[in-house]
Amino acid sequence: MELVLNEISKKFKDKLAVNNFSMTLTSGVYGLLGPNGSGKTTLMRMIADVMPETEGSIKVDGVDKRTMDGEYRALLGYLPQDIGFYKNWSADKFLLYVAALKGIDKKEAKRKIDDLLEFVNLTQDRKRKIGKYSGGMKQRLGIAQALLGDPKILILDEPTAGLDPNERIRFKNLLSSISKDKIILFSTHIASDIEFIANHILIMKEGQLIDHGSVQDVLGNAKGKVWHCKIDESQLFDFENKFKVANILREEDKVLLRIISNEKPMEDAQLQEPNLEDVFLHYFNEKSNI
Ligand SMILES: Nc1ncnc2c1ncn2[C@@H]1O[C@H](COP(=O)(O)OP(=O)(O)OP(=O)(O)O)[C@@H](O)[C@H]1O
Repeated sequence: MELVLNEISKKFKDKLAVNNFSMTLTSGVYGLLGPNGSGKTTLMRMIADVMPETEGSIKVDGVDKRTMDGEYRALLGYLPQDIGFYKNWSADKFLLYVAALKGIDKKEAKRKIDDLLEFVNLTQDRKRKIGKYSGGMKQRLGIAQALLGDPKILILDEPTAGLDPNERIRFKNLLSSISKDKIILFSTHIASDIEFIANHILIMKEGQLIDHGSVQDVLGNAKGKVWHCKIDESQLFDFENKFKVANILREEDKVLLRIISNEKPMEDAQLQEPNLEDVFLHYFNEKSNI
């Protein structure tokens, strides 16, 4: 399947939240990386068909979603950033409700819900009130509801928010195991999540797609720009003012800086292999929120 985003834009009064975004997605896990306010949620809401685009088109295998009606929705699973749960409902009741909204037959839904709860590791807690769930459990329930109906396009807005390291690993494995014949697009402002989970990276800044490719491709763009510099403590202030400093490590009487710079910052600076944190800093002049 091919999902084509063709020059899509979204304007809120005079704010251009998404600006002429084009991309072709085929099966795999796509990580959408950008700082707060870069337009990730707006883009995902248009793909999830909960918000119309101001300009451009979204096509599945050449067919415009506007002409597909319910057929497009049937292809979709969507986890919004601020999914609302009824606190007094159990996971079971919630998933049955979502299944009914998606028009899934009740018997089929029950079978599917059993599988999904097992898949997201919530079988033991299926009868508990959602209000008593941890953040990670709610997130996994959110993913389960998005997967109901076996969608071919899965849109997950900040699915790793509030997950602890173990839950992150489980989430990564979960996505890898279902990504074979699906297009999965998830957003985050945490660079390490992307490096860990996605096979394709889309970098968004001020509504625009500014870079995309495999992790290696994107890392390649910061190659030759990441340096280690050993300086005296007294030079730290100057260096912090002059350069983008990704990391500061104090070593006995010296300070080791990781610097992102097109030019060699000092005579004996050592070139380093870039990581995605460096790329984030290179593009956004700020660190990603780990
Ligand atoms: N309904 C709206 N009305 C007006 N402006 C909006 C609306 N929704 C989003 N915006 C603006 O559009 C820009 C992009 O917002 P968006 O929520 O898409 O970014 P984001 O990258 O998802 O950020 P975050 O990570 O904080 O969710 C922001 O400047 C935001 O204030």
